[in-house]
Amino acid sequence: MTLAESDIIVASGIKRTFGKGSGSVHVLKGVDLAIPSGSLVAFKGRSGSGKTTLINLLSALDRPTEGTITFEGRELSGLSNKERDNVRRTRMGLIFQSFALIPLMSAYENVEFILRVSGFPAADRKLAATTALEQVGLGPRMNHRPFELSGGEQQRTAIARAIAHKPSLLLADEPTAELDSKTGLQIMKVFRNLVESSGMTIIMTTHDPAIMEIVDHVYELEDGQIVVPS
Ligand SMILES: Nc1ncnc2c1ncn2[C@@H]1O[C@H](COP(=O)(O)OP(=O)(O)OP(=O)(O)O)[C@@H](O)[C@H]1O
Repeated sequence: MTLAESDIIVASGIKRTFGKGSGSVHVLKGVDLAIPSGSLVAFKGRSGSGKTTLINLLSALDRPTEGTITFEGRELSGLSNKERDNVRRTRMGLIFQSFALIPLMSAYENVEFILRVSGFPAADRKLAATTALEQVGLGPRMNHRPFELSGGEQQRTAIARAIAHKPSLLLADEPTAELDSKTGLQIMKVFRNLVESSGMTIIMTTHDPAIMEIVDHVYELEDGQIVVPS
């Protein structure tokens, strides 16, 4: 895959095999993709097609069996574990299907806590947490605890937590799967606003056809490869 300056992340010839010998599973069999900076894209594919595996590779949580991933001009496989952690912590944000909020903390405290444990400068934490919560429309609800928030508000708290350090790339694995379709669309609006207002790039996985109409590109995974970029 050729590298264009406008691409934030480029995957070339990605293979990922789990296990060894006759019991091995070839999940990704040569994935090539280049994601333009400032776009909102989705991976789709049947259950088990490798969407989560690919997200884990792009977020440097996992390493490919073969192939390279270049993020902001740096090849991830050439980095030490510490450097990869640092790239992920400072330049990327991650969101998962389950919101995984700390129940005893308010929305604000959930966001501030993550900034604290990731070493974000103390003097800037309050502003960063508040700004992120306002960006996702939770300004008026930031002092509520998760049990006082709706599912959509909890997911928006998880988004605020993932963007408070201003990452350039947000990766979201099935961020709307636990939500009803109306709430799922609200989350997509939040994503769209983030892309438009801050130039962030968002990569997500989904099964929902309605959501695929909102994104800039859909990449379909089938038989370990990307079939139709549209
Ligand atoms: N660590 C692992 N060890 C062995 N097999 C694995 C491992 N991780 C994933 N797999 C296998 O890889 C395949 C793809 O899994 P993956 O979770 O990436 O699919 P998915 O497209 O995200 O599925 P879903 O839509 O159900 O979340 C599955 O068959 C899974 O069992």
